[in-house]
Amino acid sequence: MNVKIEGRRKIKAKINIPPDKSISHRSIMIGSLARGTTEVENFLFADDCISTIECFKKLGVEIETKNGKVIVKGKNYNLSAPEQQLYCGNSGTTTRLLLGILSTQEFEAILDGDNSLRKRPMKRVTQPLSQMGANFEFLEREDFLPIKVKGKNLLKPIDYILPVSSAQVKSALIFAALKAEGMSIIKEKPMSRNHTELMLKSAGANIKTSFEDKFYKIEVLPSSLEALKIKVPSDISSAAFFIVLALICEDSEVIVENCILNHTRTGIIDILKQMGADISIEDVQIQNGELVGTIVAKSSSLQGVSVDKDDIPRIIDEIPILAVAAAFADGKTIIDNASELRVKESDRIKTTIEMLKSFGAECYELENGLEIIGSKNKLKAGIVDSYNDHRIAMAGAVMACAVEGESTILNAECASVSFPNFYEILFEHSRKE
Ligand SMILES: O=C(O)C1=C[C@@H](OP(=O)(O)O)[C@@H](O)[C@H](O)C1
Ligand SMILES: C=C(OP(=O)(O)O)C(=O)O
Repeated sequence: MNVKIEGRRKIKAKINIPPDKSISHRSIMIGSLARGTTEVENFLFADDCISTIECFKKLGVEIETKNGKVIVKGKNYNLSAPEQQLYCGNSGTTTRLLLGILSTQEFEAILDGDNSLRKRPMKRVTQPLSQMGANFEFLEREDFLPIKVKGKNLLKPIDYILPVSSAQVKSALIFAALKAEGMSIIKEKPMSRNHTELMLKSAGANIKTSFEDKFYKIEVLPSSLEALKIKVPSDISSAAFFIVLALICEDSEVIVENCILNHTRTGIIDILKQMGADISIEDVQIQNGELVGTIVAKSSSLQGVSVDKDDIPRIIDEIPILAVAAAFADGKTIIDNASELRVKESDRIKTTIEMLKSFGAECYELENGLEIIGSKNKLKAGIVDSYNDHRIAMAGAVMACAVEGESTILNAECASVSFPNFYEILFEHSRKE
């Protein structure tokens, strides 16, 4: 599906942003591994999280939707051997966290995914999980899906420093460590999103987190998990598209309520504010151990920024939309130390640069990042190839709304990976002058 967007739009609206993808995945996983019945309110029914549900159903977990809530009948870490392969679609989170969980199960399972997921590295999880005693076989190419996994009921504990900050690697190891013979210690720097740790603590897991010599340290003891009642807040990674839309369009304002404000996720707000964005945060409260609140963003004149390397994990999924904001700013923006972008749904350094260039922006590919020279007055309508990457499609659509003329987003339907009604909301709330 290609989407055509007439530019020079304005937006003034309260937007109902979909539920958080990371928390939705984890609610199904932790619910499946707990004792008792977990209830998830406001679950994200987007392609990636549906892949997680389908995989856990194949592992013998009863999951159904009742009165809008997802009900998960926990198996207390006793999953069943799947009769078919576990298809993870486009979702790195589903794959890597599942590899950790399946490391604790004695049966064999095969994981596979779509063409994009088959290009994403998996040794980052299989290598430390092998150290704990799980077995993996790459069925086609070393490091990539499809992978056969056979776990062990009792794994060896691990003492491990993550070579790259990654919530997916960290979470896979924590899920395995909950079934190890003793205490595991996992360290990372800088800290990545900590939803797994927070949700597992609420489920009664024996997990201690602290900071030691600038490292974030997690100590995990073998534990069983209790069922939870979870309400999923709105996803700041999805909200970011509408926040930037309000900032770069004239006479615009967007309000997002009940949005996740966990510090490991709010880098986009902090960096946009450093750029001069008019953003305020209201009604902050704690919900299921997570900070949530309201974000208000208004049209702003932005300045270029040099992003601190420690902030990269806090904005990892928002870099394509941050780059759009940078193209509308005055001056230069540098986003470096972001080599992880090369192994996302697309090579997001290349695809973000190509997206910006299709609108006439001045920008350069760095070895591990992007340099963008603000060029608001030169920008014009363009044709954007999404490369089937949801975040590139949506970032391109936002940019198209702000420039003069009619732009086209090719293969725009991939937005459904994280934000199924993105275009409906965009066209309902943004208006041509
Ligand atoms: O754990 C998670 O829910 C996620 C972790 C991040 O990946 P990495 O762990 O590879 O950085 C992020 O890019 C992804 O969208 C979601
Ligand atoms: C990288 C992403 O997700 P995942 O790794 O789960 O595919 C994303 O949503 O931008």
